[in-house]
Amino acid sequence: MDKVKIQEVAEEAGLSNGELIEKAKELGFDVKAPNSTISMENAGILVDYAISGSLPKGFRKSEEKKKITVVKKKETEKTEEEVPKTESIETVAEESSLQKEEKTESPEERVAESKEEKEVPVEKTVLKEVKKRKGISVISKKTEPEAETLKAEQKESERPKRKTLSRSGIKIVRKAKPAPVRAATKISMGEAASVPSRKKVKKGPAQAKETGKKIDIFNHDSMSGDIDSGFGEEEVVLLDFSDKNIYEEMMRQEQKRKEEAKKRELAAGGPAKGRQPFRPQQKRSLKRGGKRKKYSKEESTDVITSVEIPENVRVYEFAEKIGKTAGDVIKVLFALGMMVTKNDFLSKDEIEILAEEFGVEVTTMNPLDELDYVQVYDAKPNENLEERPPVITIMGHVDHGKTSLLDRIRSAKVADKEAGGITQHVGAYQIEKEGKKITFVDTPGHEAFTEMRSRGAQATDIVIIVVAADDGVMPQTKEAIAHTKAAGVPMIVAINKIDKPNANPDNVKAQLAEIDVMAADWGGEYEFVPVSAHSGEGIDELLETILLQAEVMELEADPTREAKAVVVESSLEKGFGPVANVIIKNGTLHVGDNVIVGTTYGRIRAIKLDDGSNVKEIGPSTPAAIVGLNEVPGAGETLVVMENEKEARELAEKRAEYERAKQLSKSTKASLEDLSALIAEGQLKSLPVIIKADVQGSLEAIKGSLEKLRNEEVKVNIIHEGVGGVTESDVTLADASEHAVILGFNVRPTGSVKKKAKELGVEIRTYSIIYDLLDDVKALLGGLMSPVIKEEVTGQAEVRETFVVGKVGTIAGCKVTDGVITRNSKARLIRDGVVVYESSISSLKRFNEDAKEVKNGYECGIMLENFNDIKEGDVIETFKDVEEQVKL
Ligand SMILES: Nc1nc2c(ncn2[C@@H]2O[C@H](COP(=O)(O)OP(=O)(O)OP(=O)(O)O)[C@@H](O)[C@H]2O)c(=O)[nH]1
Repeated sequence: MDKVKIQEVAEEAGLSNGELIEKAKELGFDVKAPNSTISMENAGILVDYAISGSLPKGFRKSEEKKKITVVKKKETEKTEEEVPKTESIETVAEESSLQKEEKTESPEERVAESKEEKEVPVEKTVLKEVKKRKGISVISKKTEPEAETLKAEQKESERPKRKTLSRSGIKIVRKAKPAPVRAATKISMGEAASVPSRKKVKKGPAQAKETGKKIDIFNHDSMSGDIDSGFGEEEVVLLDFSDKNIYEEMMRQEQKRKEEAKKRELAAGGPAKGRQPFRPQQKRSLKRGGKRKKYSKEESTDVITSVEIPENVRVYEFAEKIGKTAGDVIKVLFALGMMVTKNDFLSKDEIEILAEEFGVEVTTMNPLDELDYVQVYDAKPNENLEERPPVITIMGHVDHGKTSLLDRIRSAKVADKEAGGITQHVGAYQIEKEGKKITFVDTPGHEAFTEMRSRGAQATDIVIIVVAADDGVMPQTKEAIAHTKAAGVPMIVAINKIDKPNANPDNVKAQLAEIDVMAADWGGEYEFVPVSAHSGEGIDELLETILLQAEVMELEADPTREAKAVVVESSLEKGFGPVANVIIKNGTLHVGDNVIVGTTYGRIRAIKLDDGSNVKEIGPSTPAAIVGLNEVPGAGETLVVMENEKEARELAEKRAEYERAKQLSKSTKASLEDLSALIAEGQLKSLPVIIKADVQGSLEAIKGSLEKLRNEEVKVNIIHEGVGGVTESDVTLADASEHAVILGFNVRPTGSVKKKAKELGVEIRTYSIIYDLLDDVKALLGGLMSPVIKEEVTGQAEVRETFVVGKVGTIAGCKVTDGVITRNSKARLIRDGVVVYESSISSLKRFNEDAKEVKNGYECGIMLENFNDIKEGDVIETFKDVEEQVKL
């Protein structure tokens, strides 16, 4: 029998022992002290009563209770008349519970008994059904059809004693196979209780041992179990839903009951704070004999199967998210050859591996999202959209005429001014055609400027691919097309230099068709315009095509908004500080605006147009150089105007901090592969260089090209790089590292820097043409490589006759046929074209006189060191080893 101590109930219900004992006494329960026990059912009733003052319908306190041993049919019917049907069920049920209590039977005991006696105690099942109100719909679904059959069976059997509580929504039915020994046909609880064959529950050791077992004070679980077993046995209690919707009715009653309880509580001065009415539905459990209740069944054993993590997550953060320790994660990565510490950031690949390893579905999100000012800007609506000029990027292979074309378009001589005739950084210009503005961005064609071209394509509305009609499709043409397609930008092909006699526009078309760029007049989707930057032919058509394309694209922007711009180039200019070449994407930028650009910020001090003029503001698609940033921003970054300086600075600083942390983490991480590579690099000779360039784009280009200059023996080691002139600290740094060279591109060292470099013996090399810089570095690297020993033939002599001289040996009488034969030089004997012996010339004589050397056409006597087997017709060849410096 499951019993529970008063003190446990008090603890569970949040009441004092005394309070509860008093209430228990009021109900007539036999309790005296906190350790007195009561049945589980009574505990439920007691707590309800103690907290809300409510008693189950039909519950009679103390003396009344004892009378209810048998519920007669009459009484049942009477109750049904008085109260709604569901309540009558409750009454029956709860009365039965009291009755059972008297018999000190626990549900479990009864189950045991029922199994033993092959009898289902009807009253118990009814109780369970009532108590399990919430589960009714489920049960009914399962049992309804069978109930129908069983009902029919019941009719057939017409057992007079069986009562069908159809009005209460409960039917007691019996299967066709009756068990004569059973008193299971008793339909009321009273009858069931009075069944003589029913054994009293034996309080055996099995029950006693149950102390400490987790039990449900209201026995929900055991009830459902009983229903199942009962169903498989002789008798079942089924809810009859055919008469009416009992479930709804029950819910209504339950609701009503709650409301009443609430009213009572309010009348009694409101519910105790934090106290919840002790309801059977609350599914609480007490641990018998234990101090505290444990919701052990509800203990979460959930395994994390999917997580959302930031794109840049540290090892320990990832571990936390997936419910593992950092050690677990490190172990897995280590096993895969990746050495990380718990503070390291995980790469995308690593996250992927870990997700698979731990069987977790990982969704990544960018932590920079919250610092993403561009997203915030874009989220705000543009309310006054207006047409804006198209931004055009001209791209193509080196020397195909991009600058000349642009020059022709804007009728200025830009190409002439460029060092070496090569465009070295992005320039952006605006022109006007038939009252419409067009913004052009010129990108360099040299292979080193890949980054810049890709940026150009991204900042652009339309790309013009220039292909020289006399040269055709070249590597950078293909690369530019790839960038354009990747950026999803419309493309127009300008076939340039059609004025040239060897121009072959059709060849260009054919070559482009091969790489899926089909001309519109050939049935493709791309406009091809033949032009000549020299003669100006086709330029108008090109501009018209651009405007037409722009019109189709319906390019718009809101000039009334705060500005958003893209940085196409940036540099550090003397007297100005950091300068960014931008193109306004949306809104209007004013002098005085506070801006953020990636990790830099500032207040716009000046806006310079492409013609050098200063303006106060610029609108959409306008290119300009802006001054006022705190640092040189990265090319390709987006500029956005912020509310005030503080906001801009804080955001930029946060972003910078994040980047720094990321960078730092990366530098501490090395995979095993990296480590072995690093060890191998110890064998590698490197040329330490410091690169200083005028603009970011050139710096990137030089860096990229220098990194490629390596073989298995030598490489360039860029120890420092930066935009701006060579400084004294650059010189100091170069001095600190052995053999370091400073490479300046479009920058010149000033007096003091020059002096310091001279003092310290640091070499500063400056260039204005990227090819020259690369050639020089190649040569320097060549100097680091081990020289190759090459053999140089110095002379050949033909053996005409031989003389054998006693102890001296064989002397070969020769005629020098090529070069010079020198004494002591290395020599080999060649017979019939095959080298017979290799040694050196031990004696060289001319007319019996020792000679130092004998020139071509002269005769001489030669003796070979340690070799006498010389024959007429042999050839003696002399040679020397020459060290040759290898070039990269
Ligand atoms: N005959 C002829 N020559 C041209 C034409 N366009 C350009 N050129 C010549 O081709 C050479 C290269 O022209 P650029 O305009 O500097 O070429 P680019 O593509 O801008 O070259 P990078 O700036 O190095 O990327 C120059 O000598 C030009 O004079 C043209 O239409 N006809």
